Amino acid sequence: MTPPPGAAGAVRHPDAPAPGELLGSHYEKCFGCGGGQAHGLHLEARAGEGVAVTAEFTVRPVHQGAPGLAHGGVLSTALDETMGSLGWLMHTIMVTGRLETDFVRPVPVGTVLRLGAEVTAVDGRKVFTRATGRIGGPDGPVAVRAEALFIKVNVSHFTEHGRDEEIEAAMADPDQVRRARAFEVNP
Ligand SMILES: CCCCC/C=C\C/C=C\C/C=C\C/C=C\CCCC(=O)SCCNC(=O)CCNC(=O)[C@H](O)C(C)(C)COP(=O)(O)OP(=O)(O)OC[C@H]1O[C@@H](n2cnc3c(N)ncnc32)[C@H](O)[C@@H]1OP(=O)(O)O
Repeated sequence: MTPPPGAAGAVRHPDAPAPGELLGSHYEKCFGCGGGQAHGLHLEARAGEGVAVTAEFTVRPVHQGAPGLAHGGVLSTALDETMGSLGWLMHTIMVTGRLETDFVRPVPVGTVLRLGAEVTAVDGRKVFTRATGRIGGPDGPVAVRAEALFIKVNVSHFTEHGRDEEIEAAMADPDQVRRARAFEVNP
C-alpha cells in the first residue's frame, strides 16, 4: 500500500471540523460509530490537526474473541472506522478497498483503545491512510496498527448497492441526506 511517486498530500477542507471537535456518527446504524447498534463499537472520533483524527473505543464483553480478550476483527473494525472518519476532514465519501492490520499486543476487555489516524497520500480517487491503537493511556504502547486504501465514491455507491429498506429510511432523514450531499465529490 505504497502511494505512487508524485501522489499528493491530503488537503483539509476549509469547512472541516475544528481540531478537538467531536465528529459524530455518519450513520446511526453503523456498527462502528452508530448509537443505534446495541453491540456496536460506539467509537467516538475527534478532528485533529491537518488531516488526522483521534478516536476512542471501549472494549466490552460483547467484543470478545477469546476469554477476556478483544476479537481481532473487532479491532480491525475500530481501525477501519477511525481511518474512514478522515473523510469528514476532506469532505469526501470513501469506502475501504484494502485494509492491513498488525496485532502487536492482546487487548483485554475493559480497555479504552486510543486510536489515531492520518492520511498519508492522495492519488486521484485513492486515499492512503494509516492508524494506530494504544492501550493503557494516550501514550501507552501500540497494540494494533493498520494501513488502508480508501476509494472515493459518490452517494450513488450506497443508493445502488444498499438494501432498499435502509436506503429509504436514510433518505427520509434530512440530516443524513444533508451530510451525504455536502460531502459528495466527483471522483
Ligand atoms: C445514503 C447513505 C450515505 C452515507 C454516507 C454519508 C456520509 C459520509 C460521511 C462521512 C464518513 C465518515 C465515516 C466513515 C467511517 C467509516 C467507514 C468504514 C469504511 C467501510 O468499511 S466501507 C465498507 C467496505 N468496503 C466496501 O464495501 C467496498 C467494496 N468495493 C467496491 O465497492 C469497489 O471495489 C470500489 C468502490 C472500492 C472500487 O471500485 P470502482 O469500480 O469504483 O473503482 P476501481 O475498481 O476502478 O478502483 C479505483 C482505483 O482503486 C484501486 N483499487 C480498488 N480496490 C483496490 C484494492 N482492494 N487494492 C488495491 N487497489 C484497489 C484500483 O486499482 C483503481 O486504481 P487505478 O485508478 O490506479 O487503476
